[in-house]
Amino acid sequence: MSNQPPPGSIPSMESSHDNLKENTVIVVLGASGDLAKKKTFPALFGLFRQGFLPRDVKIVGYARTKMDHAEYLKRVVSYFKNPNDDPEITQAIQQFKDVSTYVSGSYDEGEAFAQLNAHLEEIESHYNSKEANRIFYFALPPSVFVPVAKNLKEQCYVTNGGVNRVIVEKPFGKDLDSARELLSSLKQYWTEDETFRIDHYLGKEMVKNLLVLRFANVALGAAWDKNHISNVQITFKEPFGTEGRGGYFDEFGMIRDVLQNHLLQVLSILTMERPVSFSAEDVRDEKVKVLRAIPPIAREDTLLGQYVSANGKPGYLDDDTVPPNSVCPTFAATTLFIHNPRWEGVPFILKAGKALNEAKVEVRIQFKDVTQGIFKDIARNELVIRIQPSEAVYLKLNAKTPGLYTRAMPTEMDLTYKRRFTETKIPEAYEALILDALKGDHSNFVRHDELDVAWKIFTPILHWIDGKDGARPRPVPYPYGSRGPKELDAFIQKYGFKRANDAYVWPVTNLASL
Ligand SMILES: NC(=O)C1=CN([C@@H]2O[C@H](COP(=O)(O)OP(=O)(O)OC[C@H]3O[C@@H](n4cnc5c(N)ncnc54)[C@H](OP(=O)(O)O)[C@@H]3O)[C@@H](O)[C@H]2O)C=CC1
Ligand SMILES: O=C1O[C@H](COP(=O)(O)O)[C@@H](O)[C@H](O)[C@H]1O
Repeated sequence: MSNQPPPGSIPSMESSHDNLKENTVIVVLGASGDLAKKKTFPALFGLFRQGFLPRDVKIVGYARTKMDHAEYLKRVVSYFKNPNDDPEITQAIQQFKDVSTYVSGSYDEGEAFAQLNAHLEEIESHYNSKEANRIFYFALPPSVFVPVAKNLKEQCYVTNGGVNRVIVEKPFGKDLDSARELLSSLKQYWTEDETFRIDHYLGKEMVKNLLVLRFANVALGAAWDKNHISNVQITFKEPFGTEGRGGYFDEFGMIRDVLQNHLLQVLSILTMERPVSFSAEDVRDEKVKVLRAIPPIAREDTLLGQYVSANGKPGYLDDDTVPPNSVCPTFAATTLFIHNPRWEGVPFILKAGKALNEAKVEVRIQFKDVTQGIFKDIARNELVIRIQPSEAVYLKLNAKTPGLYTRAMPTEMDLTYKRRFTETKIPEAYEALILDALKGDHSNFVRHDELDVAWKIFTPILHWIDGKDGARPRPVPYPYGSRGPKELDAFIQKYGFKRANDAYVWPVTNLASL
């Protein structure tokens, strides 16, 4: 068998730094919470079942709630999927339970963390080697990030040649100043190299695909600039409202929840220059560089909305956990511009909303019109990268209508993942990211300076929305289950988006009916 890497492999992305293969404990802090139950444990189980976790891994939960072992295990497995009672999955669940333990303790007392450390040392006393590696996953509210980071460093940090890493989840602050403060507090205890800041969109298959689509295809690369592209939309749509989570959401709003992090990350990968290599620092250097070329968003480039009751569904203000008369936006569209030679003048519209008509996250790159003269009213090319659901990349292009006509009609070249890659399971974002953290690969984690520039872009409009500069802007109402505020289409058209006429039919065109 050849030792050569397979064709198409991306060397620096696949190389391992401190790839943890054994003697590793994963500690989930906040193990009684929602994130742990819904995302962290299922992702750990997915990796465990597929053999991607280190040999003899142990998984330790830590939280304030007092629970006995059976209660804890019930909670851990509550979101594992085994709809057909597959015996192989049932066995794997049992094995996962066998490597799981729980320690209860507070987040602010050193003594509680000393007990956690004693538990970890007991586990590690069974290792053959002295080396012990510890991964600490923060499935925690930001209010306890700093005390937990401090206590872990002081009580649970291994100094025996093993590796210590912390995986931290957003929110990383609420604006530039608070983010800087949080980051510098955490930095007192954990170095940048030890810190893995999750933006789970970076673990999504189609977001990871952007680098390959852009830099492994000369044809796409050649059209990737202001000379060919008219406008870009990055869209996040959820078909449900806050539904009881409004208390948390109201503090943040749609921009902090999705635009400032997930959609901006997608934008930075979509627009950065080609990195020197795919190493984490080369990629992140380019992301930061392009973000630095984006000025703060202007108020007039912003459209804010809030959903109201419709079709029997409650409005945002009907959620009991939301303060009455809240003006928190549940929909936001903002247009950004990049001042560099590649992108000058191209509008990038980031839009996201809750309680909309569908579930969809996509990038829609709309190309410029064909030079006038030979076609009348012809549709623009669009490259659509659908991140979820049903991952797909399709290029909408004009083709000659088959038959004895000389007429162009809109059609598409379609790469739908379900059809093209039939036996492949697309990994969950959290699986991909936890695996990267075990490998020590920072490429898909957010570096401190990325956060800083991201907050610089959004902080002025966030302060305006928060009422720091005077009266708070009122979001326009939109009905639950609609496409968003009625003002949206005019907003997008203002930046050059042209919706194709109704001639586009998908998935099959019956010419006889045209
Ligand atoms: N591989 C696949 O699965 C493929 C699927 N298709 C399907 O074909 C259909 C058409 O595709 P496509 O043209 O890309 O997507 P759509 O027609 O759904 O959307 C195109 C754009 O028009 C906007 N839009 C949608 N409805 C309206 C409206 N009533 N008035 C004004 N603007 C509107 C959308 O905005 P917004 O999103 O904000 O509503 C979006 O920016 C879709 O259902 C798509 O899923 C096509 C090709 C391949
Ligand atoms: O970070 C968040 O993301 C989710 C959407 O994640 P997805 O993987 O389901 O697309 C969103 O619902 C939540 O409000 C936000 O905080």
